[in-house]
Amino acid sequence: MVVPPQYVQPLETRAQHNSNISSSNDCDAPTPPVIDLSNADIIRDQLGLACREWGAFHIINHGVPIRLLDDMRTAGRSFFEGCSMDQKLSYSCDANSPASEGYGSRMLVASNDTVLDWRDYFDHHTLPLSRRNPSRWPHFSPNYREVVAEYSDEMKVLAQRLLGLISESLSLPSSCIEEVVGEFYQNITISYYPPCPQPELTLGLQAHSDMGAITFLIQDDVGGLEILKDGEWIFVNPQSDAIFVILADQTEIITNGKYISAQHRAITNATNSRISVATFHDPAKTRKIHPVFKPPKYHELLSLFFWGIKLDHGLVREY
Ligand SMILES: O=C(O)CCC(=O)C(=O)O
Ligand SMILES: [Fe+2]
Repeated sequence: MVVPPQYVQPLETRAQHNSNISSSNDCDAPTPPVIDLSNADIIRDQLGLACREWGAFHIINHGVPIRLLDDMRTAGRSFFEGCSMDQKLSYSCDANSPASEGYGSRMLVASNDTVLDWRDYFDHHTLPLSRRNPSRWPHFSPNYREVVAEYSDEMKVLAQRLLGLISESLSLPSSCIEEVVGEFYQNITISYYPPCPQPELTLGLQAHSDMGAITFLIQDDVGGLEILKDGEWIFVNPQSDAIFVILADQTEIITNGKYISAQHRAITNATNSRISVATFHDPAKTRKIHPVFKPPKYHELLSLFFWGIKLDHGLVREY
């Protein structure tokens, strides 16, 4: 079986696949840091280093019940694998509206000649509460809606805590970054990557950075997430109890480039389907985002510019 031509990546964006197993790094390849949040004395230093060098890292002992991480993965899998296509399509998002909620497969597809991602997804609008309408979410598995709502609330608390610690790691007041971001716009996207007959030709999700402030990602034990570090794609080993933190573009702007937003992508594999759950925390649309250090290396931007239009690695830099 061959993949349809619209999924075939040009040579320069294809992933390197080892001959036997695609999902591992060279033994001496660096791996993203793992930060133990219960280690109060040293976390700010560790976070500072991770945010400067990687823009992404695992956290453990994060306080979110492990049971909830598992429930979220199970709920996602139940929708993609337990529902008929008709049931899925009854939740279709509006293909013409860029930030629309629901089931789809063509997020961020700018034009007809864009290469497609080997991915299905379900996007949930979860915060502020005025955007949250669980009746638009799947109901085929009994506790799906409760799990997503509980997960959303836990991720918000975690985002506040992390942005506080990240602010402190720059010797800023704990509330500094959160005050610039304002009330979180939170979306939860469950991605489902079916097995792909020709993984060496495709990507599950093309390279990008996230456009909000901070993203939390959990994945199953199949793995496929890769992070760009010093020009190399590094495979992120799945850790089922951990949460993977990805700094997004607004945090790079607010920290004036001291901390970086991580470029990442998802690769495909031939044998297993894969689930990931990304929870995005974005500023409200009308928020003005600006660096908190001088001289600013970035223009002040209305975060509106980041909504609906995904600029290619969307930062406007002024060096
Ligand atoms: O599936 C993954 O590992 C990556 C998902 C992601 O980067 C996104 O949804 O923005
Ligand atoms: Fe992403």
